[in-house]
Amino acid sequence: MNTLMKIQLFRPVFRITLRNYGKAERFMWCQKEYARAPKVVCLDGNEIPVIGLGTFNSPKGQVTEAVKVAIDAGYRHIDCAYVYQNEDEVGDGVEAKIKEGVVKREDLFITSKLWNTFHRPDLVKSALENTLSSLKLKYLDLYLIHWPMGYKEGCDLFPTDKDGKTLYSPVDYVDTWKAMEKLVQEGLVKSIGVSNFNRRQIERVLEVATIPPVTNQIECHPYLTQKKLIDFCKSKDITITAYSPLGSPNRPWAKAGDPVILEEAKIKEIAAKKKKTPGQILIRYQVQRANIVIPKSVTKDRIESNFQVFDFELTPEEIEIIESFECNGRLVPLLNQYGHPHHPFEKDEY
Ligand SMILES: NC(=O)C1=CN([C@@H]2O[C@H](COP(=O)(O)OP(=O)(O)OC[C@H]3O[C@@H](n4cnc5c(N)ncnc54)[C@H](OP(=O)(O)O)[C@@H]3O)[C@@H](O)[C@H]2O)C=CC1
Ligand SMILES: O=C1CO[C@H](CO)[C@@H](O)[C@@H]1O
Repeated sequence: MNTLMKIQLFRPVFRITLRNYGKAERFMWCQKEYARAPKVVCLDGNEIPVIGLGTFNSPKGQVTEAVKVAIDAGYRHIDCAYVYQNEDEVGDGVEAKIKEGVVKREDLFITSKLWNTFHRPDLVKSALENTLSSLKLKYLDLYLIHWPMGYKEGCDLFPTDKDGKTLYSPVDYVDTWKAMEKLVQEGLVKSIGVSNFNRRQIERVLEVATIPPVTNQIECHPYLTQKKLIDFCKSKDITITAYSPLGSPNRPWAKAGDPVILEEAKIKEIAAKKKKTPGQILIRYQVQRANIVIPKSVTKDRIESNFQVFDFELTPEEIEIIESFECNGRLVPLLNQYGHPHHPFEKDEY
């Protein structure tokens, strides 16, 4: 029997069961009057709000306020990771809004990610417990394996040898996956998923999984539209969470002269025609593909405007222009980890 993908909207409470994303897209386009903050309902029944706030590179001194602004603006989904080293401060923002009575814990969808140095099955639970303690939460809504590649266990987040080469762990991510499943069984996380996994790696996880991943969080923007991987994930009822949807313009490893999707003239033209910002165009593009999308900002007006993408739609012609930027342009390639047996991008096409 085909499993079904469902979309639910915040208000009015309204549920629809859909057989495919194509219908989901059409549904989301036409429900203008209350298309404010849709949620994707996953295979395991949990609902993921379509837009989440990214927190990578969000400075400790700014991210608490960013989280508070986001919750006030209507965000109910925050994307975190141990490796971002700011989960304490993200947790402060969440805690403040719960204390103020603006939201209840159960209204929020909080994701975090298991870092590569904790892949060994006996380390998975304590890694999660550290994250929970920083975020000041009793459970996560979603916990992801951040990368399929394990790094040498220890205190260093990026362990290297004397020549600067990353030190690997021999752990196989399918064994990590079995440890992730236990976290669901223990009630510490509601859903589990993967990030940066390629098709073959997902197939291997599905072979052993009692609980299949609900999402694959992957880099996705017009330079890297990820059509093949997305089609594959959809065929397995795995949702897509699009990271770096704005092209991560301030990523620490960006080089002078790298193309900037937010600055592309054709994107700016579409934005001007729609009376929207280029950021809103890029976020709406993901929403119309029925992808979950997690733009990062610590700037109040951007946090707010990035969420205002449910009152317009992109035409098929505009989508075609946006997709004409496809150039397999990966911005988070982890080139210095080539040679790792589980590197997702080195050998496999997708
Ligand atoms: N699973 C994984 O391996 C990865 C996951 N992620 C997740 O995805 C999130 C988003 O990706 P990220 O790489 O941060 O990049 P994004 O594509 O979200 O871009 C964020 C950057 O764009 C700026 N910005 C935000 N909104 C606008 C706007 N409307 N107009 C112009 N500039 C804007 C931000 O600046 P400012 O903050 O100053 O406003 C920031 O510098 C991450 O924060 C993280 O949570 C990201 C990378 C890898
Ligand atoms: O989420 C991410 C952001 O940056 C990290 C590096 O510091 C990446 O490894 C990771 O994918």
